[in-house]
Amino acid sequence: MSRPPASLDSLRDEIDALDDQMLDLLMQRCAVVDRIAAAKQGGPILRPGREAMILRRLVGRWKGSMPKRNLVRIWRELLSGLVGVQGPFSIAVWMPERGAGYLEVARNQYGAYTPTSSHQSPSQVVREVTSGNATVGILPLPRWEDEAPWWPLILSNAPDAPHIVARLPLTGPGPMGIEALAIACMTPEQTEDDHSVLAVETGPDISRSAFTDVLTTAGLPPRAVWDARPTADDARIHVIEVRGFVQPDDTRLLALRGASDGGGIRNALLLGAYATPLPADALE
Ligand SMILES: O=C(O)C(=O)C[C@]1(C(=O)O)C=C[C@@H](O)C=C1
Repeated sequence: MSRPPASLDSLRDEIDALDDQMLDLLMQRCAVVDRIAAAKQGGPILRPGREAMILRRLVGRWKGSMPKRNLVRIWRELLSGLVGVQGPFSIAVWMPERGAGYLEVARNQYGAYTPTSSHQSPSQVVREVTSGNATVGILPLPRWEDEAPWWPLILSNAPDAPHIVARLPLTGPGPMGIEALAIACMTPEQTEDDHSVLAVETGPDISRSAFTDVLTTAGLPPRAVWDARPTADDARIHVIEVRGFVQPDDTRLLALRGASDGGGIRNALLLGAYATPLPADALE
């Protein structure tokens, strides 16, 4: 075999020096996270909103020849590793059958080495999170055709109840088209571009247009209605997605609860919020 030209050797020396510098910077970054962990004083180790903002900023800044998706993968592994050093961190993933794709989505977001358990039913995933066995649960987006929807299990006003905190993949639907929601026992965090998910209880017979009108008047026009189910006491709960960030005690939610529209709306709860995944053109 012929020896590589000298210029290649010198380029590789350059790479080695850069790798050393990058490693030194990574070690500095880890040390800052150690200080953040100490400053948190028991606050949540996982900050999904902060992570999304970091990634949006870096993707916007990136000019290298490596695709932006690879950059996101590198940082996802870094951020997940740095959640793990702050405290117990594990993931419960919905896996209806092998190869369903949710495990890959979970690992791409939360790292290859984060302890992960898989569960056949979505309700098991919710239970793992509610009981504290898992920090994050990975679940399918609610669909009208679901036989046993998981979202009724997270209907709660308690700040430390499970909430939707992320929509995955952050880089938009992957090759299998899989999208998932992440839940965790924490209040969702606002970023500069979010969507929120609400559970709105109505009487049994509200029309689609009356429902949309009342939500729009309250300042929460629905972007999508993901699901709606009758409840035991002659009501109906609708799961809607809205643009923007809704606080648990948001005045628009309070307005909705107090809406006098002829008995339409009975209650409205925040199921969670997520940073809007990066649009395809942001990743080009
Ligand atoms: O900012 C924090 O709260 C951190 O813990 C630091 C950090 C990071 O490495 O930048 C790590 C984990 C969090 O999910 C978000 C960000």
